[in-house]
Amino acid sequence: MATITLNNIRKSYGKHVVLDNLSLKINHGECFTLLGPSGCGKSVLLRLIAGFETPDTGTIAIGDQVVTDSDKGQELPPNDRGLGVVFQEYAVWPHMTVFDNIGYPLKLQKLPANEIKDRVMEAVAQVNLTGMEQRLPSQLSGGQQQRVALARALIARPPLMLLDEPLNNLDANLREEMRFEIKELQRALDITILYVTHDQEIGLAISDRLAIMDEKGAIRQIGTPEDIFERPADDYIFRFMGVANFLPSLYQDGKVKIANQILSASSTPETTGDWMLGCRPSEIDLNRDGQGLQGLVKRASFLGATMDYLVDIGGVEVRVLQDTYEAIDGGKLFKENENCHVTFHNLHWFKPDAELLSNNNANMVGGHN
Ligand SMILES: Nc1ncnc2c1ncn2[C@@H]1O[C@H](COP(=O)(O)OP(=O)(O)OP(=O)(O)O)[C@@H](O)[C@H]1O
Repeated sequence: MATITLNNIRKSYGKHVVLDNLSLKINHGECFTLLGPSGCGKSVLLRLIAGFETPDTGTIAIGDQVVTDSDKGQELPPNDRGLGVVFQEYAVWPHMTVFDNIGYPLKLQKLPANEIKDRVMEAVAQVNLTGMEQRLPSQLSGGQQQRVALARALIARPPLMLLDEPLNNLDANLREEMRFEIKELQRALDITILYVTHDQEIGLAISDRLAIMDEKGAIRQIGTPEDIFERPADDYIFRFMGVANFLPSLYQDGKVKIANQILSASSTPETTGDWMLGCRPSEIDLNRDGQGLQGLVKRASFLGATMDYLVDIGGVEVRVLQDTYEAIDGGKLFKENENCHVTFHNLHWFKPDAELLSNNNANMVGGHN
């Protein structure tokens, strides 16, 4: 079974502790993503699993086999771990054509030439490089080289693939296409994929489960894309997964107050006291019917299909995104300096810890990208 089990991993470089006390289990046949900001330790974790680096403490098992045991000083060499690996540097062999680069793992397995040819041509088509089989890497763009590396890793059909930002050099269309392709291949071949990225959209699109890491290399939440997006464990996750509004709120006597106005809310916090209301810009509505909190439109930007508003609610600024055509149809298009009322849907309540307060001077925090 192509599972990965990490137990109590610590990795430091000099005094810099990148990962500490990290444990994680990745199931057979799942596409699991490590998602976190740049520099949080995702690639280091992947290199430890691949066997290119040694942890200070902890064990790593692939299936039933312990491949790294730092207490016993045991390390299985990378080549014996049964992994397909694509790293950011997408090293392709410069002296070999695209065909030879991709077919190399099969040549090592000494497969017959006609089978190699069929499988290479299939892989070439999967990564959209048909017609370029005889080119050298120097005659390819960065994104094309990245696809060669991906095809070369996939062709050997390893039970477990480690992919470190394998799509980051591709343009938006191709990236979208390739992420579906990776997901399809993973399902069709029943392989396990551990995918590393700082891009939330890719993480949500391809994963069965994700682990969200913070700047300190700690895992904050593990869950399905829906869990992470709809039920964030804390304000860090909520902020990391997209543009977020945070509104200081007081819950008292069964009522929620924001900027001294009473909010009639579909959900309330668990206990009385100060809270932060987290809400996505697309989950806020503006109206002229007097429903919700009173506000003033400070900025109205037409972005084509969406309207992007900045609304002041008694000194608290919130970002609101509305579907332009729905707004036109419903007579709810607003201009700058117009009064409005604001309702909120899908509320998230967070305890206002020091980190949230310090990040929250503008009440609005953008998702990392
Ligand atoms: N060989 C090394 N020596 C010293 N420090 C290192 C080494 N490799 C990584 N680091 C440090 O470990 C931290 C984590 O690096 P890592 O490459 O895992 O980040 P990442 O989360 O993959 O980021 P990105 O998304 O930018 O690739 C960084 O602060 C980096 O500087």
